[in-house]
Amino acid sequence: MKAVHFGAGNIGRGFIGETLAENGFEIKFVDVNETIIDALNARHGYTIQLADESQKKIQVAHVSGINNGKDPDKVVAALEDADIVTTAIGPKILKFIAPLIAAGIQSRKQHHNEKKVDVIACENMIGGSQALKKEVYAHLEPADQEFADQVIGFPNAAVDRIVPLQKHEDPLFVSVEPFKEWVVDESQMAAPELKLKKVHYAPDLEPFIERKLFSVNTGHATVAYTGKHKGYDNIGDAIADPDVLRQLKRVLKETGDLLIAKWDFDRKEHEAYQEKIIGRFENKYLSDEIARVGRTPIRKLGYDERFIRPIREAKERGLGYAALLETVGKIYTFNEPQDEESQKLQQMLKEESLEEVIRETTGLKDEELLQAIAASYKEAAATKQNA
Ligand SMILES: NC(=O)c1ccc[n+]([C@@H]2O[C@H](COP(=O)([O-])OP(=O)(O)OC[C@H]3O[C@@H](n4cnc5c(N)ncnc54)[C@H](O)[C@@H]3O)[C@@H](O)[C@H]2O)c1
Ligand SMILES: O=P(O)(O)OC[C@@H](O)[C@@H](O)[C@H](O)[C@H](O)CO
Repeated sequence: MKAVHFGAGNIGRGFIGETLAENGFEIKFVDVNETIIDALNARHGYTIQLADESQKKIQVAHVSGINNGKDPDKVVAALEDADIVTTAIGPKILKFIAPLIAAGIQSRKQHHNEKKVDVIACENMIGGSQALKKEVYAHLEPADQEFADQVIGFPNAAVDRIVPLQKHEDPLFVSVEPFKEWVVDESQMAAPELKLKKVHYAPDLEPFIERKLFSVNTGHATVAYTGKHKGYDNIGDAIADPDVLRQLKRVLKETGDLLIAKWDFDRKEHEAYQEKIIGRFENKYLSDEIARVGRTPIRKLGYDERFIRPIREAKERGLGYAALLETVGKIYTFNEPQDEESQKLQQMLKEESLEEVIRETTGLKDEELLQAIAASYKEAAATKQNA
């Protein structure tokens, strides 16, 4: 069985690669990072280590790499007979790999390969695979789209495992938290007979992705932005600060109330899920930088992203969202020299009116919310430490 996986980065190697290998796949990783691709081709294997007291090592074998910047034809050839295609490359990069996936579909058609295959985007976003499908279809003629409709699935997915930035001598080595959860929308699959062990298949992904994004990711980002605002650089240090922990709990209470109201989750079970998340952020064996967790703040401010969507939906339902608003104000103060979006956001704040920046970044039209975010930003800017 053959897998093509786009993005040999932290979660790609640290979770998707592990799961595909455990399921007996030979994996071709596609990436533009030459060091990683060369190492994959030299060694055909790598090591994952669990960040807990066990320090257990897991070996991933039967892997190789293709540099899509240099060898796009090899990617198309690999897609031609792949049994599964996955991505973990970042939501903003999906449109750049879409032409290659489209070429792979055309090639399958030309070679009369009518075997059904699923393309699963494992990104932190709602509707990731369907968004990728839209980008791919933009590169296909109607006849190729018809072929794709018959044999290619784009099931949405939710992927959860904290994999920090890696700093090891071995460029392939990856340290990961023990917790992992991969959920795929079964109803959108072209090849539902190909089920991976250790992956959960759900008839409807919506509750799973919202629970994950608005608990793990809203919470994580809250620790990052509140922590940075107080002068921390690391998630572990930030969450050890009682003010940051308090803010995290307030935010999780708000998203929890919304999720319970919307999806009828059992409150006790949801609270246990939240407690587990807090424990995961506190994991002493992981060193996770705030720069990573807070990366691309403009994306995180998006209309359907981890803050604005729960705020909108809580407001619609008459539920509380004050803590979420407080964190949103702090996002606009996030100034990370290495993060292009953070620099762009700071530049926008210098060149445009505050109201324009908030409208542009959040996509909101609700005047009350726009004003509340402006007030929250002003408060955050006035109280920021180590600015
Ligand atoms: N790290 C985590 O804890 C985690 C957990 C769940 C989901 N995710 C999601 O997975 C995705 C990847 O995150 P990550 O942390 O692994 O990031 P990462 O930066 O470690 O990995 C992304 C990889 O994509 C590669 N890449 C970038 N542009 C490319 C292009 N045009 N063509 C080919 N390769 C390209 C990069 O070289 C890098 O190796 C994101 O959507 C993220 O939200 C991450
Ligand atoms: O990947 P992002 O930038 O959407 O979010 C940063 C982190 O919150 C995220 O990568 C988590 O570590 C991950 O989603 C845990 O499953």
